[in-house]
Amino acid sequence: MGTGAIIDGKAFAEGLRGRVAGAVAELVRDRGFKPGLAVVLVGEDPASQVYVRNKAKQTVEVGMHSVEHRLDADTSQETLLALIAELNADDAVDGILVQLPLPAQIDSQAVLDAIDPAKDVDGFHVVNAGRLATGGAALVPCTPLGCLLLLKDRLGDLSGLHAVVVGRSNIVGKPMAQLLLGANCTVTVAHSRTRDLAAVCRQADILVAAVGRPEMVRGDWIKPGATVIDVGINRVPAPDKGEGKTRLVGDVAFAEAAEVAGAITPVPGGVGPMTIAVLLRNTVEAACRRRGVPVPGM
Ligand SMILES: Nc1nc2c(c(=O)[nH]1)N[C@@H](CN(C=O)c1ccc(C(=O)N[C@@H](CCC(=O)O)C(=O)O)cc1)CN2
Repeated sequence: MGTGAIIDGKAFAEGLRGRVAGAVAELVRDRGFKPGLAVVLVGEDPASQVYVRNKAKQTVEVGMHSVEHRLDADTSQETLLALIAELNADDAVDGILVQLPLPAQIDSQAVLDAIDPAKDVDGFHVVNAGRLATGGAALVPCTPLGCLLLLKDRLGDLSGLHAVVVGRSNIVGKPMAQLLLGANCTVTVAHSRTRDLAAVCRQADILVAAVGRPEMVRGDWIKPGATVIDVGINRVPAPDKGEGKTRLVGDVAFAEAAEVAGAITPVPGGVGPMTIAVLLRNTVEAACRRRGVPVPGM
């Protein structure tokens, strides 16, 4: 088997942001409103600071209204809930995103469930999770929806394909499985306690790795020709680059896997950039649905 095709998430995300910008311009021109996104960061986690900065920057670049709230690491749950209540009541805000992870003193699910489900552009509210599971009109978590868009772009119709999702988090694994089921795949959800995980993965036509363990999925876990989507973003030491240097790797051992797979997402430049592009798309969708306006094609 030769080297698999590289799925360029960065390029796809750029195209999606262009289509979102077009949709925003159309809404401003024809409907007289500008979608707005509020992003809330609690604490100083360096990676979260970069993601929040990029979210605000890209929100403005596609022509939307951007609101940023940065709170101290020792912020109480009560203070955060009061801010969420304000944003729920603010008509200029169509989407609310609280950057995860949150500091230990805060109950994350309580905060996510305080967001108005109509403004829950992360799709983490239990109402949106329930709608996704039952085929309703949900706002869908950005990373798994980004993976689905990449898969459909690559494979077209996914009907009847066996998809194995490694990971069962509420944020990626479970919604990913629901989306693949909705696309008529046969879905297996595997995880760190699955017996003979390698053999389960080898059955996959589509393999989605979302376990958060650097390079756990090896080349010989992959069925020849399979499409591999690597959701992991792990920073690991890179002594070859110099003392104290690091590099990003996924949950899949990329070089080995690319030898066997039909197509594979790289890290960086695969799934990661899709997360923010889909967030912008979800914000347009939320803005239109709140006003009873048809959602422009994106
Ligand atoms: N409320 C949320 N919190 C978090 C989410 C989320 O969807 N909602 N996801 C992640 C972080 N995240 C966005 O918030 C995110 C992760 C990665 C990327 C990305 O573009 N990654 C690049 C590499 C970036 C780097 O150099 O570090 C890539 O993979 O190419 C964007 C957004 C957790 N929190």
